[in-house]
Amino acid sequence: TPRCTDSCLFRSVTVTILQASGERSFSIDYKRNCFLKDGKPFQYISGSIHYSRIPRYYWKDRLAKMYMTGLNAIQVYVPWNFHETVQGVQNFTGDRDLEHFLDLANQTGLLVILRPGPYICAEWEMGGLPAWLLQKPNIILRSADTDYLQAVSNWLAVLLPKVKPWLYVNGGNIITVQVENEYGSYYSCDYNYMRHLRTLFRFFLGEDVILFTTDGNTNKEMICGTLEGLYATIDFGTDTNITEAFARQRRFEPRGPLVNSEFYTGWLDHWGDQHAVVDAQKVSRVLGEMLTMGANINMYMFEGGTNFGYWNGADHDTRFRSVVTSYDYDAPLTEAGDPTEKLLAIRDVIKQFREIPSGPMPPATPKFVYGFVTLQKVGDISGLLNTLSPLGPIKSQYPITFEEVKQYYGYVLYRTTLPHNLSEPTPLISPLNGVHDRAYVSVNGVFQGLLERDTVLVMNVTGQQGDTLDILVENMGRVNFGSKINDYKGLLSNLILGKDVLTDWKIYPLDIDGAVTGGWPHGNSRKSDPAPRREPTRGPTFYMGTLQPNGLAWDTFLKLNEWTKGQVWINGVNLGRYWPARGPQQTVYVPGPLLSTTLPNNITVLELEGAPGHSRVLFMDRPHPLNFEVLHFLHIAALKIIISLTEFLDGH
Ligand SMILES: CCCCNC(=S)N1C[C@H](O)[C@@H](O)[C@@H](O)[C@H]1CO
Repeated sequence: TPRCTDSCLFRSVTVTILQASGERSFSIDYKRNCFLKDGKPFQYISGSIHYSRIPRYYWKDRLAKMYMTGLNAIQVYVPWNFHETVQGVQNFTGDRDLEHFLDLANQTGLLVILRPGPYICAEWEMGGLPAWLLQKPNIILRSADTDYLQAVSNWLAVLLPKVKPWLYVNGGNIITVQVENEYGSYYSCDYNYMRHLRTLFRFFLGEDVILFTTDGNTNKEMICGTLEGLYATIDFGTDTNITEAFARQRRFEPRGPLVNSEFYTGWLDHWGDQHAVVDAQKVSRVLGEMLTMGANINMYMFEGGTNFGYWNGADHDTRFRSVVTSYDYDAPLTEAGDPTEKLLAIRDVIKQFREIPSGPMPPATPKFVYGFVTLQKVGDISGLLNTLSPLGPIKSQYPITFEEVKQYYGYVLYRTTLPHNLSEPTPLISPLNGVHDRAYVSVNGVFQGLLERDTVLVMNVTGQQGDTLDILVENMGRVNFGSKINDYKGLLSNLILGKDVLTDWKIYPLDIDGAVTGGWPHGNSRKSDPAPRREPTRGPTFYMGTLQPNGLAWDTFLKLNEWTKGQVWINGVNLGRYWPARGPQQTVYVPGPLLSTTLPNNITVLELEGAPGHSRVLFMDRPHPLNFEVLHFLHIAALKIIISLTEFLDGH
């Protein structure tokens, strides 16, 4: 039984009695084409929520809002790489405490549809697979590749025994478990792989849980993704003929419940896209039609959350496209967990099919305009290598990858010297498109431009023979869907400068997160530039600042107006990437509980391309791009009112 407290001990006794009396069960009725919960017909109305995209202190808030919408279940991915970031070290604490999340869902009255992968897609870095799998150069991911299967077996041997006590039949709230994820959309179509997974899931979870698959709405996907003994479900969005889609599921499951495992309430954004939106009325109408057919529905996403740190994934169809930091997904609950009109429309539909919990919908969490903070320049990366790469460089005649230097996320600096005098601008080329994913090029610390995977394969460089050539390479997130998920990062092939192949590299893994969580650059010893010059900077540069406490720790949104692209940390927490120059996302969500109400809040920014001379950032109370100057005016006006009120009150 799950972690036992007194009430839990009582429950486990009760469960044992119920089990003995055969009352606690979750199964499929192939005659009445439905699920049975404790022997009674059951239709789940579920929503996807990813604990890995929400800070732990907000889990209960989001779950409560989903329950008050009338959902009776949630659908949850388990990202393997979130828990086993380092091979052989499994972490289930803090924001990774899966069992606490399951317990909160249970306490809230929500059943769980668990999707432990091992691959999950989800616009998550490498689809949830750990990057250390790429240590084997030709590993065939998501196949019967022996090294891949060994790693999968080791991982599931840790995860699934944790999950088993939480199965509904064992007193928990997990009603069904998905094997793999849309396997039919992958090229390998390896039935031995799926059979191996089926054996592992059955071995660790027993015979009493429903194992299922989910695949896209095409014959090819359903053929390669389904397997005997795993209940076949389908996924599709609002622009689908639902009769045809469920007829396709019926070809693979002639009897049993209709299930749409991912009914898309919105869609994902890549950097450079228009923000994706899906009409709320269309979502609620199609939801009603499917529920009327008696289908079981999971809405993907119900609460999207955030790709904190480096956890965003990417897609590679015609070209590499990195997913943005916000996983708002235009979902019924916003990235910050605020109920939307779409949620209310969905609740009105659900009301027609089941009783909605009485009581008010929990409100949006409070948001605060903390206003402007002026940052100070700390310095550019080339001058900070002792701090950021304390073990020094790896030397190599030709460039080697992130994976070969055993740094999987973030940034690596590649350094060499110019082989000749470049009196004329000279092309620096990546002939094999080997920059994965963006490279920021400086000579003697002076930024000269960038290269970008698939889109910018040449740029011009000038300098003198022997000058230092620094190339900072950024991992923008590994591909999470399709055949390119074995997505190595760094300089994957040689760079050509003019006619010369560049050689004799010093390669610096940059442990920025280790330095920042250790207090850098805010430590007492650290002084920012003595005379903070208000001039724009170009190239990879660190900034620091302090948001003074004001007794509040409310949500806020960080707007870096006129900044270009980079990474931001607050109080040592990596909030993710910003790229207002490309959009569509214009602000970075800052969960309130990250902030201190009494101590100065340390802000650290790595700007990769160009920072404005004012080096100011703004903490707003909403994510949408508002006119910066209007806000500046409002901010100053508000401060003046507060000052004059204070003076007035002091005077009396
Ligand atoms: C742009 C290609 C998107 C491929 N992913 C698809 S179809 N999806 C299905 C996948 O199972 C889910 O994890 C999500 O990744 C979802 C999109 O949000």
